[in-house]
Amino acid sequence: MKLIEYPDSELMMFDLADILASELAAALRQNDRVSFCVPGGTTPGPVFDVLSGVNLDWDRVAIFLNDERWVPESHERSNARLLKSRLLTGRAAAASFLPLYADTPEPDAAVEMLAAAIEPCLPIDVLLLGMGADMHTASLFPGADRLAEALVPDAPILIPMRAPGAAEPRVTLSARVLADAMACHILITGAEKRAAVERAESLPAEEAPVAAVLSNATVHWAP
Ligand SMILES: O=C1O[C@H](COP(=O)(O)O)[C@@H](O)[C@H](O)[C@H]1O
Repeated sequence: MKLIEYPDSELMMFDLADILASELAAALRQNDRVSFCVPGGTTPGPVFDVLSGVNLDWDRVAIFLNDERWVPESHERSNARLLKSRLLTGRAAAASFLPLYADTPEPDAAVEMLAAAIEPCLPIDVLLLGMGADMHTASLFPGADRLAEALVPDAPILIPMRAPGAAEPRVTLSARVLADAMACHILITGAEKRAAVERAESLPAEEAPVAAVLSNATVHWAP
């Protein structure tokens, strides 16, 4: 993996937003439609704030999440809720958003339908991922019920996932969809996540799921 170390988080968020904007602009020069896949969670909000004001042909960009928690958008843990309030505003509101949630009690019945909307956008042009201190990325959690299925080379696009470390059922893009991205960035902060990503380099993806994407990724870290 390539690791870029920043002196502070604020600078990292600005620099990373700039890198992502440049990659999206380059992809838009080459293609009619461009896909931008982003994480939820607590870390990426400031990157979204900057990106949402960038002057791009957002109406040619399809945005979708790495993973979603199976809760409605009105729920405070919804990743879509974060996106709608921090990224899909301002100029970026012109982008199209492909949800990974449907109003069904459990995700299992909806994944095929949700994946069908994502399929034409693959491979992902620009991918931003987060990572937990337990080395999960997207909702590929260590110990998750369908992790093995999500790691194989012919995995489905989207997989329901339940894990001891996850408060609710999830859906997640599979490892091969993430690993096939044209550009891949991982955004992390703090000493614990730095140690975790370095440890993941020498572990199998079954133990450290982020390992499945590290060889193709640039990790952006600030204390
Ligand atoms: O649950 C999730 O966790 C990861 C990491 O989130 P963070 O709060 O530690 O930044 C995130 O990338 C993923 O999209 C989200 O669903």
